[in-house]
Amino acid sequence: MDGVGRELEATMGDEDWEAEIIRPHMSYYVPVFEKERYSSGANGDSFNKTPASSSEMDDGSSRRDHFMRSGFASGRSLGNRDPGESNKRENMSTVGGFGIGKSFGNRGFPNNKFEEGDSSGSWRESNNDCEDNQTRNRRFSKRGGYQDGNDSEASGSSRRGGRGSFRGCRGGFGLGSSNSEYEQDEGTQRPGGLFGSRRSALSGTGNGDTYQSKSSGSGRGGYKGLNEEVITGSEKNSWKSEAEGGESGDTQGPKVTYIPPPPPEDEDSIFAHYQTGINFDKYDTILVEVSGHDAPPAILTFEEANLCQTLNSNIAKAGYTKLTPVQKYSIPIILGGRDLMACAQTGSGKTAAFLLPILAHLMREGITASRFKELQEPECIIVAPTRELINQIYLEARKFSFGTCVRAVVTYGGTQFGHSIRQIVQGCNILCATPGRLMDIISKEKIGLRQVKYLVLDEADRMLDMGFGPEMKKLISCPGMPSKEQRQTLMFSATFPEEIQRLAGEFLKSNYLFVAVGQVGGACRDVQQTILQVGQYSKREKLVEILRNIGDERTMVFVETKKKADFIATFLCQEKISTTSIHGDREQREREQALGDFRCGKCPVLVATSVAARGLDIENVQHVINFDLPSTIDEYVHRIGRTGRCGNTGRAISFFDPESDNHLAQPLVKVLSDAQQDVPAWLEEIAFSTCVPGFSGSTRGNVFASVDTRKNFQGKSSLNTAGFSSSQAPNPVDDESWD
Ligand SMILES: Nc1ncnc2c1ncn2[C@@H]1O[C@H](COP(=O)(O)OP(=O)(O)OP(=O)(O)O)[C@@H](O)[C@H]1O
Repeated sequence: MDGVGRELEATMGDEDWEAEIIRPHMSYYVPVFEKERYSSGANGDSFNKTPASSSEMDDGSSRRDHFMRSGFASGRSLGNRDPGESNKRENMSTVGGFGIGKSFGNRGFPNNKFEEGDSSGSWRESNNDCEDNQTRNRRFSKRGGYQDGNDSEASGSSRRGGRGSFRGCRGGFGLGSSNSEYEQDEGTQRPGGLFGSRRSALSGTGNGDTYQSKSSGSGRGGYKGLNEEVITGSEKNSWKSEAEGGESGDTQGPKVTYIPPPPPEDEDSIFAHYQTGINFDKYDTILVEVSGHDAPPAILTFEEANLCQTLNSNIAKAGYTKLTPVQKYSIPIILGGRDLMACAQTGSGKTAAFLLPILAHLMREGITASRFKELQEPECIIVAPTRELINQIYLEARKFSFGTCVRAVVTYGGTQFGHSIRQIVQGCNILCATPGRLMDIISKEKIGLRQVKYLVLDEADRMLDMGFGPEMKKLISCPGMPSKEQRQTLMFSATFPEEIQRLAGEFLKSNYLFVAVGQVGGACRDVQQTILQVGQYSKREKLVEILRNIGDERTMVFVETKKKADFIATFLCQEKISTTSIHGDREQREREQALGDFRCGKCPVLVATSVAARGLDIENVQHVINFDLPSTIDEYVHRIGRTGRCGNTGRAISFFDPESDNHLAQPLVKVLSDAQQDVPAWLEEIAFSTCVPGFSGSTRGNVFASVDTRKNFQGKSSLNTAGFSSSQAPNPVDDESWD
């Protein structure tokens, strides 16, 4: 760390962090794509429609313009700050915004090529957002050369932009790293140069005026290093070593100092909710299947759950008057002490289905306030794959435990580790965490696991897949973690591929129950699905046309990569459509700001990668547009499930590009027809022509599982009655091989 970094570090002790807590509601920066902030054309920056010969990414000007407009503020203005100014960082950042800077200059990209798959590497889209752990393990080595703003967070000269480095982009697009799109348990801040640059050519040349674009010179061409992996101590910087050294480690780069603003404390905000929709009652007609032995009967009302008065009062304040099917079945199962794998359509109340019985149990057992315990030993651990989702679950836990002595705490990557610890030591009965941060906390012995009675995996299929599965396995074998016989393990998702169900056996008691509400992996029927055949070069035009028709209704636009999210968001802003974006290369602060701006309607369009595909419950999202289809049908189901929630209706429009999406034709046809949607003839034709005899769908584009997979192996399922219909799974003894 250089002198400036050290000095800044010194000025940013815990006291500063505390100070940040005290002024949490400070406006950190301007919204990401506030329409009025864009003075289009200031530098002749018209957005060039991509010629047919170029790729989706072939748009240097858009990138430049975006930087120009969206806050890669001039290195000049910020870069020369005196180190002593660090304590003004919030104010600076407020100002920084999307200041029109000179940083990226008007010089264009003379020979710029942003082409996918161009091995000469001007711009390639090799970094899928959904990076797995291997990618995560390399993330420090891949972090960006130019610091993507958030100057209050990073430390060191790189953070301060030096002279002309690309900084000050508060709220602008974070382009600097390739951290895991999913939970990035960052013990450290994005170094922005400290660990070498993926984009060194972007470094300004002194005054921030230059956005250099060389099509040669670095060996990889123009916008150098966008996909470069500059390995700088790879293993040292791996997730694992981060867990070991983490934020207190001294080799990991600048500390993450971001402390999320505390959620509002007033009762109205805590219980704020949106209305159930006209189709809420139709949930009752969905077929429910329960498999496994001795399933307790479903309950039909909240009263039957026999919850304590405070819980009932909280349920009422949350506006819940009637149980959803997954709640009817899951609540008695969990109250009965059984392990559970539950699969129900998106937006149908799975969160409350596990929170309410857990809270009821904790209350019944007479939990005492844990704030004065030396070592916090949560009774419940909830894990989810993304930061925003785990935060949402935490807010639900906080809502339902309001007025009780049960204390929920949330911790996730991208936020200050010390802050998480301070929250935990104040008492922690329910710990909501993303996996990496959880392992970090456990490895540092900040919590004990001996008291864990409930382990909840939300989005369980994602939590058990190749990305997070190994971490989950580590979690259950951590010292002190009660064995599966001694704890209750609960898994929830809208999708559960067969192979993942099989893996789940390792986590669950052999006699677990499986609840399937409707078709496992099926799409929510309240979402009207439309599939349009659109080639990649026509997508942007089509998108604008659709968004103009939509007007101000809240819309999520999904794209496949982080970089494309930047491009499309920039493009839409240039089209004067107020847009913000969320993806894994953005700072946590920016991600939260983006979500906030979208939630409140300030930016009615949110361009997102799959980081926002699962679980997010945002009021009034009327449309989902799959600008790019995802690679699997399950992901499609989750994405379109951001609309049409809780009985409300929604619309999903997906661009199907026959060049790249044919593998999805068959599962799409199935999802559409199962959800009673129109299936376009052309899609059926493609599905038919790409149909592989005996296709079982276990790879990309897999067809979802239709049942509890135990039945496939045991072949002896039967039905029991639990309200609608149900089935009985094999004798648990037969399932021993799962253990
Ligand atoms: N019984 C109920 N009555 C009214 N509203 C409910 C009820 N249960 C849940 N909700 C509301 O429905 C919305 C969706 O719930 P939730 O987020 O738990 O869905 P989910 O099934 O977990 O969705 P996803 O699969 O997308 O994660 C939330 O706003 C929640 O507060």
